[in-house]
Order: sequence, then structure tokens, then C-alpha cells
Amino acid sequence: MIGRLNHIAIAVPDLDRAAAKYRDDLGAHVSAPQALPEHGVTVVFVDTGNTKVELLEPLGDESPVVGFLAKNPDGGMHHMCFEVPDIMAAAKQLQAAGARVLGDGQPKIGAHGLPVLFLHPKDFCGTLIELEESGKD
Ligand SMILES: C[C@@H](C(=O)O)C(=O)SCCNC(=O)CCNC(=O)[C@H](O)C(C)(C)COP(=O)(O)OP(=O)(O)OC[C@H]1O[C@@H](n2cnc3c(N)ncnc32)[C@H](O)[C@@H]1OP(=O)(O)O
Ligand SMILES: [Co+2]
Repeated sequence: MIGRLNHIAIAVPDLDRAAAKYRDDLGAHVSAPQALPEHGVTVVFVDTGNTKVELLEPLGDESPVVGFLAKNPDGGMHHMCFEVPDIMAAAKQLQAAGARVLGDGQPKIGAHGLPVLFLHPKDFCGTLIELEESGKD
């Protein structure tokens, strides 16, 4: 069902500092910050050619990453995002297999303008999984 690894996300306490590390120390191409209030995060993307790294910091009081950063104050790997051709079909199949789709179960529009959903980390080997609809088979 899953296709390409779209991105690996790292939650950080200070996005500017993290972006500078990737840009200046690792010599990576880092995008401009993008505020995503509906997701409670501000993100930048690091393009590594074969995939991307999403650096994210909390935005607003309701941010879903506040608890994670309280447990991991220096930051840490937060989720992996896989592309799927049909996100509702994928969600239905995963729910039938017992996985919990987070939130109200309806996709939101993610950082790339495409529908995204999240699956509970306790159902996937301790890793939060994001699905992004690629629209391709
Ligand atoms: C814009 C978009 C995009 O790319 O397009 C994005 O990525 S937005 C990226 C930000 N959005 C999201 O993350 C949306 C989905 N996430 C959520 O709904 C939440 O973050 C949850 C995954 C439900 C976790 O929420 P919260 O931290 O409040 O829950 P909690 O403290 O009750 O945690 C329950 C258990 O899960 C663990 N846990 C929490 N977050 C985790 C993570 N990221 N990876 C692995 N484990 C995690 C906790 O340590 C705890 O384990 P123990 O019980 O063993 O201690
Ligand atoms: Co993401």
C-alpha cells in the first residue's frame, strides 16, 4: 500500500537554529519557514534529493508536538511520511486492521498542499506515521 518515503520529520525547540545547522553545518538546501496553523507547527523542508527532512517547531497553544518536546527537550525524530495513492482507501484498510487514525479521521491539507492523515505511534512500532496522498498509482 505505501509508496515512497516523502519525508522524515524532526521536532525541534528552535526552528531557526535547527535550519541554520542543516544549512550551514550540513550544507543542505533548506526552504523558507512555512507556518501551518491548522497543524499547530511551523516547518522547513531540507531537500536531500531522494527524500526530505521536515524540521518542525510548535505553533500555538494547541500544538500536537508540545508533549513530545517536553519529553525530548533537544528535539528528536517525530514521524515518517509515506505516500499513498488513495488516502481514504488506505485509512479504511488500516482501521480494519486495527490501527488508530488520529484526529477526526478526516484528512487535512498538509505542507505540500495534499491530503494527510496520521496513525497512532503505539500501533506502528513506536513510530508516528503520516500518510500523504500522492494521487498516483
Ligand atoms: C504539516 C504536516 C506535513 O508534513 O504535511 C505535519 O507533519 S504536521 C506534524 C504535527 N502533527 C501531528 O503530529 C499530528 C498527529 N499527532 C498527534 O495527534 C499527537 O502528537 C499524538 C501522536 C497523538 C501524541 O500526542 P501527545 O504527545 O499529546 O500524546 P501522549 O503524551 O498521550 O502520548 C501517547 C504516547 O505516545 C508517545 N508519543 C507521542 N508522540 C510520539 C511520536 N511522535 N513518536 C513516537 N511516540 C510518540 C508518547 O511518548 C506516549 O507514550 P508513553 O505512554 O509510552 O509515554
Ligand atoms: Co510531516
